[in-house]
Amino acid sequence: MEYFLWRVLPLLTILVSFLVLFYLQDSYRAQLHPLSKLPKNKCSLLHHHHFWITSKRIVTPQGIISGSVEINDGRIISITKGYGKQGKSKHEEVIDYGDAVVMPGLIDVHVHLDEPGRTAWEGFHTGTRAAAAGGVTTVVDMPLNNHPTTVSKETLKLKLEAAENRIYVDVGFWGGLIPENALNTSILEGLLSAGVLGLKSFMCPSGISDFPMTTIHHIREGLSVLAKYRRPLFVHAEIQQHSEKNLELNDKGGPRAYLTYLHTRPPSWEEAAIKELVGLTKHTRIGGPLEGAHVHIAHLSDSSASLYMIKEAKRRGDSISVETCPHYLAFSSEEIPNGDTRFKCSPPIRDAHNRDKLWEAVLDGHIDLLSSDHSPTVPQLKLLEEGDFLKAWGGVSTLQFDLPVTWSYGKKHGLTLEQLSLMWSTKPAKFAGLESKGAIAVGNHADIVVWKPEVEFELNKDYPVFLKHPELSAYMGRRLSGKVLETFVRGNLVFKKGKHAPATCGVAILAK
Ligand SMILES: NC(=O)NC(NC(N)=O)C(=O)[O-]
Ligand SMILES: [Zn+2]
Ligand SMILES: [Zn+2]
Repeated sequence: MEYFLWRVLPLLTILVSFLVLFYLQDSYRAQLHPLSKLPKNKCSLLHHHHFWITSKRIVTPQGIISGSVEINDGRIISITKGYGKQGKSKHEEVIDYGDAVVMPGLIDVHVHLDEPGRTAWEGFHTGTRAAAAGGVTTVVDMPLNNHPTTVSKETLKLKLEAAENRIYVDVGFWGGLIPENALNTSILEGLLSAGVLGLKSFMCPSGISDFPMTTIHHIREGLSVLAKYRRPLFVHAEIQQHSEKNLELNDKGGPRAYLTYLHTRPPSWEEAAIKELVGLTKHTRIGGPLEGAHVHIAHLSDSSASLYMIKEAKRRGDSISVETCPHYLAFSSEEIPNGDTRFKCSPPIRDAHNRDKLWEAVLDGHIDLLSSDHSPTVPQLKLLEEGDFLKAWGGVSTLQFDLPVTWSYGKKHGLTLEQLSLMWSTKPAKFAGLESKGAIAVGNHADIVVWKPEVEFELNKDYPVFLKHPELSAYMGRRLSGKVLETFVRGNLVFKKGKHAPATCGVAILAK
């Protein structure tokens, strides 16, 4: 008995306290990341929590350096200059990437994952698998094309349930601003309090019946609520214009001619919307009635009058930003084949002159950021066989190719790696309010893409595409440069050499 009291009991007590501590620590973690209830380590192809990455080309906010990045428990804890010169103890791993580029993972703030309700179109699983394979470490999901649309805290809950344990990268959510909730601010406040990063609205029909368009009056109501939360409004800025000229042109080449479609959505649609929006954003200036609100123009296609109005508004101090998408930078209307509806989107892809002016605006910083507007559907609705541009679903499928497409077309225009990472990571993180993301910097999440800009490949049917409908992507058949080797999400190696980790460890990002 004495032996038990003095020898065994103390040991037992120590053992039990260890077990209790271990359990507590685990449940604390589970609270932090509600979507990460998963078998430990399986979401990373690497067994280390503490490791170094070394490379001759690391893109940091201070420029491209040759050096090492130290990662511990998902965060970047140090950055040292000098390739291969990290302070490592013998139990820790150093991954040597040589001259491959180490860059912050891409943040794609405009993605339609279409779940719940339209998983035949895409879904969280395939969409985020494709993102991981493309070096995209965070996506922000749109509130429409999923069913029901994300326009209340209850419908946001459905999104979160659908995403649980099924996302390979981190996912944030936009809420929808529609007439119904714009006129009932308690619904909007509920949605914002539940954690959407901001709101999205359409100034023309969205093509989805439970996502009706908003007028400038609804938008003003929305902005006054958003101002309190200091979160942005994302706007599909086109207002339908009726003109005789457009109707006439429609008939010329028939519905299989791309120009027929192009003429139905002239730049005047974008101009009209942006004109109304800048009439409101003047109130977002310091001291104005909408101070704290911010307007972000989705997928700008028109590089003339629309862009000019945005530049002027910024110059005057309005809180406004603008994005464009890879398809407006890669393609031009002249080259779109008859009947090839993979290129149909709204606003439409315009001529080569317009595209070159968009590139200028990207390079001189007048366009703030890039996003894919990945908006897939099912082949039946894309009408590839009929090739009817007027009836086909509008939307280009891009997500997995954000990086190689921007790089392949951008390098011809003089795009640098620093600009690429500014437009695809740093600026999107700031816009969406993702504080620990968007740059390789001490304290940030270790969200990293490792890639080789010089490696070329052909996007043919042998290429591993993880999107649900690879054949719908307008990039299939193209030769691209920029091969993604590996992708880290918060220090987890989620993709390597064409393979994904066996489990998912993406988390839902909710605004507080
Ligand atoms: N309902 C949609 O997804 N529409 C999208 N369609 C495009 N861009 O053609 C969009 O973002 O406007
Ligand atoms: Zn849109
Ligand atoms: Zn969209």
